[in-house]
Amino acid sequence: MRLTTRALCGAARAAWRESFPLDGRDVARWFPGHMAKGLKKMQSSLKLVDCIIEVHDARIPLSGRNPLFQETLGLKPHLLVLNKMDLADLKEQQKIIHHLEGEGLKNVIFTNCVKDENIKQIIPKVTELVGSSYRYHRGENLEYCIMVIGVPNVGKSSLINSLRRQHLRKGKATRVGGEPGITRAVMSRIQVCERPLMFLLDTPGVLAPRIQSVETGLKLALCGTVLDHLVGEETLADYLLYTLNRHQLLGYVQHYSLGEACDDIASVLKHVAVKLRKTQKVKVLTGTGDVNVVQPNYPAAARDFLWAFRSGVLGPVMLDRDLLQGPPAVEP
Ligand SMILES: Nc1nc2c(ncn2[C@@H]2O[C@H](COP(=O)(O)OP(=O)(O)OP(=O)(O)O)[C@@H](O)[C@H]2O)c(=O)[nH]1
Repeated sequence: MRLTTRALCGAARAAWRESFPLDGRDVARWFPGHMAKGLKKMQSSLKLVDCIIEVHDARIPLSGRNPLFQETLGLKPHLLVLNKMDLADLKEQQKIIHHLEGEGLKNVIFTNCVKDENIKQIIPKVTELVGSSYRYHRGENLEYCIMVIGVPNVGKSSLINSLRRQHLRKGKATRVGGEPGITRAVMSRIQVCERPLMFLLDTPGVLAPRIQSVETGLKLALCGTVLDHLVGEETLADYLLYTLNRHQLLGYVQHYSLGEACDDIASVLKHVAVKLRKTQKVKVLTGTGDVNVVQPNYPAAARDFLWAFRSGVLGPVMLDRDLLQGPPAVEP
């Protein structure tokens, strides 16, 4: 029997949390300062670059971008690619575009690099942007050199591979991975198109040195831009549960056969662990000595919950939904 959303919300709704408490100092720990080095390297390669493609996660179109990109690389033509559109709830796409325009971001393309969706729009857009700008170092040289930037794990390398598949019928040129930090250094040029002759520079993901708020930090972590253990799998799973309930995205109830929605992460993870047979033996000290007790493996259950969310099994999500309700930001 399929349960309706109304039935699933049921009694649990009254108990749903209004906020997610976390100390701002915790967030500062998740984002290491070494990333400034990557940004410096990018700046030094900038002379060779005609245009910048900034890749960001379509589930957080209005938050989590690195403001240093704008400050340090901002003089070049800029295209914002909002990737992982297959995982994002884009019912309010026009509103998103309107908000981004308010911030001065007029060139935006939504993509899915796994299925190569909308990838063919990118090169014509780049040539249009470069054509209307002054290529002072290129003269009559007809090749294009584009730098791909973004916070970690948003799909920069996947975009390059996808462009190569679409325009050159060639496979992977750059490593892709499910964890942040796969691309380590500003790399050599990778050809992505023959006509026009276009090369892309892949770069390591660079987070902002100071994240705007705890909530932005948690959204970035949920999207996989920070290694999970830095936040703590169970904390992150709890924020996921809090978000899904607030957005009434209750696919997890059916996915884990929970019966009804619940806002208590310990109960949810216990259920997940038992369902998936993820248990562990723990030694407990009793009056008669140590006894082995079988307990739910909470970290393993949390990892499964996060995996289900990130792979799209729990349905598409718009993590910036609250920000879309306010007025668009005004261009600085
Ligand atoms: N669902 C989905 N997954 C994607 C998409 N694009 C990339 N991915 C996945 O996201 C993960 C990260 O992709 P990468 O291309 O390595 O990301 P990156 O930005 O180069 O990562 P860093 O090198 O760590 O900065 C991989 O598991 C990809 O398969 C997409 O459009 N949709």
